[in-house]
Amino acid sequence: SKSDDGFCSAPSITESDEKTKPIYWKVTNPTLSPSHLQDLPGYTRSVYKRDHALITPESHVFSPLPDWTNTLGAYLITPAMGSHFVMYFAKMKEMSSSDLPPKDTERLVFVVDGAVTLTNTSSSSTKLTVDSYAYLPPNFHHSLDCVESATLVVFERRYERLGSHTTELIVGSTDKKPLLETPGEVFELRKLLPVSLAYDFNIHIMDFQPGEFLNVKEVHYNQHGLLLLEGQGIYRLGDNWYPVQAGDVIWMAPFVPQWYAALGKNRSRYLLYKDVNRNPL
Ligand SMILES: NC(=O)N[C@@H](O)C(=O)O
Ligand SMILES: [Mn+2]
Repeated sequence: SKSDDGFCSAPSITESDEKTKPIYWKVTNPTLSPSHLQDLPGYTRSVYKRDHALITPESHVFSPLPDWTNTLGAYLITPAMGSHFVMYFAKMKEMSSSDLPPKDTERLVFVVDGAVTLTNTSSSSTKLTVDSYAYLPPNFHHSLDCVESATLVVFERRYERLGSHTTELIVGSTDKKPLLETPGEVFELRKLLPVSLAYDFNIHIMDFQPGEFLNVKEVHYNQHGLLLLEGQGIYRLGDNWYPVQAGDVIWMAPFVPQWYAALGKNRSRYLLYKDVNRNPL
């Protein structure tokens, strides 16, 4: 569309549109590249390097998730990249259901769109709607069932035992988690899992207002799988600076220099996998 100043620009979602959409709507309805780039042969914002990757929605490749029913999966991060976890989108269609992860493997599911019902052997079933999540310990029998449709982001990892500690079923929603202290930083932080030693990873939910950015240009032994849930900004990874927006996924290998600045009219919120509580040796 032509704006009155003559610049060619993609029709943007207006402020009011933004407000009427459900939370995280843009993850499953991303603003793809401006129309004049969308059909440009071979154009993508995706990048894969030794210590980081940016996977943008136009690059997703879905295929039936083996052993799940009526579900398409797009693997975003796997050990083939050097990670010790997998991160994938599970697009559940009507009357779909999950399968168990491999033996000794823990699972975290976060509902980005729609709703699923979590059933496990002992307790009654729990409905998970958008912004809700569940942590399933290794070898914990459960089923995720969907009547209409749902999009989940799923993390799975072979559980790394520590002494006699054990993890337990966790069900919650982001909006009910308290904000944690972030000394020296301005972003708002929630953690979806307990910080106790039994848990070998956590999921951070981080909120930045436009113009806010990470104070520390981090380099650390932990690895990350990131999903930008809302907003847009610039992610620095190593020597590269990437414009990013809701729907983008980032793999960060250990020690990759990392930094984020939020831009635009709306807050940025991202979901971040981070391994914790285990000796890197
Ligand atoms: N990249 C990034 O946000 N990292 C931090 O949140 C962290 O806790 O490692
Ligand atoms: Mn980090």
